Amino acid sequence: MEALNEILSETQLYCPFAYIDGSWVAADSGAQIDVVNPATGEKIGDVPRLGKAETLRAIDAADAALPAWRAQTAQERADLLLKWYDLMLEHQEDLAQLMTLEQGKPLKEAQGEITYAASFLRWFAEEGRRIYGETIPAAKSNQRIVVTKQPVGVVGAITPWNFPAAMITRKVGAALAAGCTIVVKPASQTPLSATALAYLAERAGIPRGVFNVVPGSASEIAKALTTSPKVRKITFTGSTEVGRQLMAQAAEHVQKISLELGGNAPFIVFEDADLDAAVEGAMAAKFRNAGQTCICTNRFLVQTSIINAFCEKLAAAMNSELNVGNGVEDNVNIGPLIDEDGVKKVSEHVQDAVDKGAELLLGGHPHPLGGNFFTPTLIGFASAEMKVAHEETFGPLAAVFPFDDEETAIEMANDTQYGLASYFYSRDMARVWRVSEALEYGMVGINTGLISNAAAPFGGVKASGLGREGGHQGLDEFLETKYLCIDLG
Ligand SMILES: NC(=O)C1=CN([C@@H]2O[C@H](COP(=O)(O)OP(=O)(O)OC[C@H]3O[C@@H](n4cnc5c(N)ncnc54)[C@H](OP(=O)(O)O)[C@@H]3O)[C@@H](O)[C@H]2O)C=CC1
Ligand SMILES: O=C(O)[C@H](O)CS(=O)(=O)O
Repeated sequence: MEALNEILSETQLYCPFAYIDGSWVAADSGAQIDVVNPATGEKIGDVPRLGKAETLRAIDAADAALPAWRAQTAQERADLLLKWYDLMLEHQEDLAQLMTLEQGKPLKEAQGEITYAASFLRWFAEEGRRIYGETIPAAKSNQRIVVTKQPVGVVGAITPWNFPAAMITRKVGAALAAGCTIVVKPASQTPLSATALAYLAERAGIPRGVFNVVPGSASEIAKALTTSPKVRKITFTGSTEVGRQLMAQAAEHVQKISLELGGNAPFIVFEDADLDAAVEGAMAAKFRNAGQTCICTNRFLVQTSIINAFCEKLAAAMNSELNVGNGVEDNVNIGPLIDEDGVKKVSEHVQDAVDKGAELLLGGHPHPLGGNFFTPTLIGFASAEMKVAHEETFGPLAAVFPFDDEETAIEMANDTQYGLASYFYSRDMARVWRVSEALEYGMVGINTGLISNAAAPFGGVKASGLGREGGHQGLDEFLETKYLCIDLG
């Protein structure tokens, strides 16, 4: 295995440290977290394992940096975010290599994520210059009512491994544009993308203390963030289970909270759909990041009159288009799952479905490459009592559920605790409006399987979370509304 300094053209992008108050630091205890390549099991690097004491220092640094940062003009903050954006794109190849090595996604997807991640910095640089207030006609002639927006303050962020750069910039870009400062705890499996982002933020001139990265003990760091009165906002992306815990912890100091949690996306194909377009969308919505995104399709709901044709076309596309392997290899588009637990979960969902009557149409087992690789799998005649119907698979398993009519399809689609992303294909415009309005989800892809975009409000309802990221709504999560009542005497 080549060392990172032989792979990276900018070797300083490998930052095996935490970043607090503009300094690169080790853990007080000297403890470290090994970073392992999920494709090979080899160690590629390490970061310090920080705990409560270091996190409190990071919070203090963010608190100390807040007055000067919020006092900067929106334009000054935007200029720094745009410099950071430029540096991300300038170093896109290195950042993608780092991401593929620590997360496993194919290099082309990693390059795409860097573009996607950088787009949040540009989007919020521009949005930050349009934080408008308002005046309201007062009830008394000698009074004036003004509404202003101000930054929430110090933010605590915890991010997942599946989008190691985009889930950070989607939060940090908005927070900094709003005038907030932030402490980020990245996922322990993918910390190097986070520290590389901090290195580029420092190069861009983001002042010390504004953006801090604390890899380490999730529970200790989260407890420090949620029990500090200096932290006014918690933003989290990850599992619903952890999101519920953080929501409870944030209650002590009534911290604002945004939660981007799990999903169980339905992908409905009506008989009036363009079937070839639906299969193309299905491939995108299911197999992005080897199925490891919370907006990946978990259930294909297909009208019985076209289900055989859909399954045949989807199986053919899976066979001809999907190539499993190490993400650094050119022709690979399905990398490894993040770890053995990921493989176990997919295997469990497949076996459970087959035991309960599903038909195995393709794959159904770990890949011959072994390790964390899993064969893209298609099962037919899935039904509601199966685990895949109610749990998030987070892997390359396509489960097809039959339905007869629109009303049944909507009932099936909404029969989950989740409500993040949903998709459907139809060419009937009246049906498009009926189904869009009936689906209990934060996001609906209509005749498309790809919905991620910095300009759109990303987020869910029910157990998929609270709040939105991206769009102008994403900025509101880091702003407080202040009402001024002015008596002119
Ligand atoms: N809605 C969305 O936008 C997204 C949702 N997800 C969901 O997240 C799950 C997969 O991601 P995964 O990273 O495994 O999710 P986890 O919730 O396990 O981890 C997410 C982050 O939370 C941290 N964490 C773990 N336990 C705790 C705790 N007790 N207190 C505070 N923080 C904790 C992790 O740290 P550490 O790594 O150190 O354990 C990591 O940084 C799936 O359910 C997926 O759907 C994922 C991405 C986006
Ligand atoms: O932006 C996206 O596509 C999603 O955030 C992917 S995930 O990280 O939420 O799963």
